[in-house]
Amino acid sequence: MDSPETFVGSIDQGTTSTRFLIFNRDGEPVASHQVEFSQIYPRPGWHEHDPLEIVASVETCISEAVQKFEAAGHSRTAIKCIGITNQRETTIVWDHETGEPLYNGIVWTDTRSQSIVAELRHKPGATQLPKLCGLPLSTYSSAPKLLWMLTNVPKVRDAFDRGTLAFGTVDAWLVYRLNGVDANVFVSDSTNASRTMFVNLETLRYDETLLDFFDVRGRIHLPTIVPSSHATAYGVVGFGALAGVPIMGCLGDQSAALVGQKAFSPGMAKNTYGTGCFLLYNVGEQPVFSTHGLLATVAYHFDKPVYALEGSIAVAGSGIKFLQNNMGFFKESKEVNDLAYSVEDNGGCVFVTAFSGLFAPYWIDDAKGTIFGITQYTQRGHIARATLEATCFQTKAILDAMEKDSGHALSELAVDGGMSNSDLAMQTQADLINIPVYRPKMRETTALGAAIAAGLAIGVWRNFAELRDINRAGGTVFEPQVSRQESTDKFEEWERAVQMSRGWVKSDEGNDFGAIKSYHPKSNHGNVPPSLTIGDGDLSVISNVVKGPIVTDTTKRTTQISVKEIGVHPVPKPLVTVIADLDEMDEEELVFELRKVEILKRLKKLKRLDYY
Ligand SMILES: Nc1ncnc2c1ncn2[C@@H]1O[C@H](COP(=O)(O)OP(=O)(O)O)[C@@H](O)[C@H]1O
Ligand SMILES: O=P(O)(O)OC[C@H](O)CO
Repeated sequence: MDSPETFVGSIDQGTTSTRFLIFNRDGEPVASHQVEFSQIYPRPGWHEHDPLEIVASVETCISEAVQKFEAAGHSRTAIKCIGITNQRETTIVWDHETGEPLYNGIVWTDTRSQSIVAELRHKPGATQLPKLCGLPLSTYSSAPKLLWMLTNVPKVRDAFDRGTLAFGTVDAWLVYRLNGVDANVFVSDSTNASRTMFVNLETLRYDETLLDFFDVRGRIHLPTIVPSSHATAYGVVGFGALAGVPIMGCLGDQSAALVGQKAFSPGMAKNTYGTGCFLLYNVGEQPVFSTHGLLATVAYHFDKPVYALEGSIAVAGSGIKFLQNNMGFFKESKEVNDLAYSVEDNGGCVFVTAFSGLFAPYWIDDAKGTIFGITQYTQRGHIARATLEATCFQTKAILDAMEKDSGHALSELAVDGGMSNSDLAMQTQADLINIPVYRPKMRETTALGAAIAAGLAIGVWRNFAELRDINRAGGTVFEPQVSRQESTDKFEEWERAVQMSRGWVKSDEGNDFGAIKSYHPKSNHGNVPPSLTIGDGDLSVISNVVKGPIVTDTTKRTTQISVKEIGVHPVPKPLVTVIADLDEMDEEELVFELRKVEILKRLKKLKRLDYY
């Protein structure tokens, strides 16, 4: 397809904003639109998105970008296909019959499933999971988020029991809705599906062992897994400004950035500083399972799957947003650069930005954000610097791990994403890793990657060679400017801070059963079931004892437990025999049973109990 009037659209559905870009065959964006959407934080550690608002944001971006495109003299009929790229792991559930979402999407950063994860770690087979799906058990992946919903959201539970529960990551949700619910196009690409913990990394199929581990086999509707570039599998946009245009590409955003950077050969890597920061290293056609805290993942799946080692950092640009929105340090993210340049160094501050615990290569889930080294000398500029540095330090730790896993040292790091706009951050990065950092001129590489995936399916580009010159000119190289010794010293200070940040979250946080607020064995008002109200707590412990739906009232920040209705909890497996008739129990007995479970858990943790 050689017509100069050939364009490819790209939906980039990120954690904080949605964009739609229209690329020409030279890989240049000719029109675009971007909108931010609501970030919902109902409680500390919780992070949600409204699934319908996400779809609406995509529709707005498409409509606005197409208007700009036509205002520039092009015709919308020249847009031949669309690619989708998206935030990964974020978990959406909907009713398979009506297409209506049953809960807000639980975002990849959300840590509410911490106690579920802690218990699953003790389950037989837990240690085998990374070898099957490439991922460690953590709050980051989709599976624990789904289990939390099954345990805590009655609507989700009901749909599960009725067999109408559909589960998907953001790609599956968008494809399903953009086609129109009636079309029922229910697919997910390999790069996204491999982040759920349900997929075998080598076969790229749902794995019975994994589905059994999470007790969901045969009980939920899962999207069909398809390659990242496909002429028909993703259907056709059903309505709006681009009704009738086929969707032909789909990649998780980090895979899309790797494709957009054209890191197609083993040994090539990219680091994307968006809301979080993700370093992907192409390892070729066989997955490499890390022994140093990295993830094994699908890089992209065109004619055949290609794999990557991944270092995931939970906080990058979101740290800048935190300074902006929560601390009021500045009005726009780009101002962080000047604020950080207003001081010479970090003034002795090290900020371990463990808002969601620490991801790779540390995987510490009992840390919270901690700033070390504050004195009367500390200014906002020092904190700004320390925030930028935190992501750079973690990137250094990931590169060290990657070198150990692959036996290969990178000679240059290609970067992109919002925070890569900060010159100070990129210079700091080069100084810390002692290799040049290359930042392309056009930084919308994630969107470009999805456009490439779509364009390859229809022949806009016929092969990788045709992509060679795209976005090559005009980039910036940041050369290391400090000695190795200086960067080693700084990194050691960071590592010390990481170790000191451990253990802040108590393992039994929120599990104080002395904090029971009220217990109503019998209702004075007709047929309201007996209930127990406790403070913010470890619901998975409660669910070991209480059969039946658990209703969480987030507004009151308490948890209402109906103790009458009898249901079956799929997860977690009971640690003790489930109490047969809770109706007969008084408060004292119930508290006793809850404590018993808690004591068993602690003993298990102390390794004084190998069975239950
Ligand atoms: N000039 C800048 N300097 C530092 N950080 C920035 C700058 N511009 C944007 N950011 C940060 O980058 C993030 C957005 O990057 P983006 O790649 O769009 O992420 P996402 O795809 O996760 O939404 C925001 O968190 C923002 O704070
Ligand atoms: O929103 P980003 O760009 O930080 O990316 C989110 C990741 O896909 C989460 O795994």
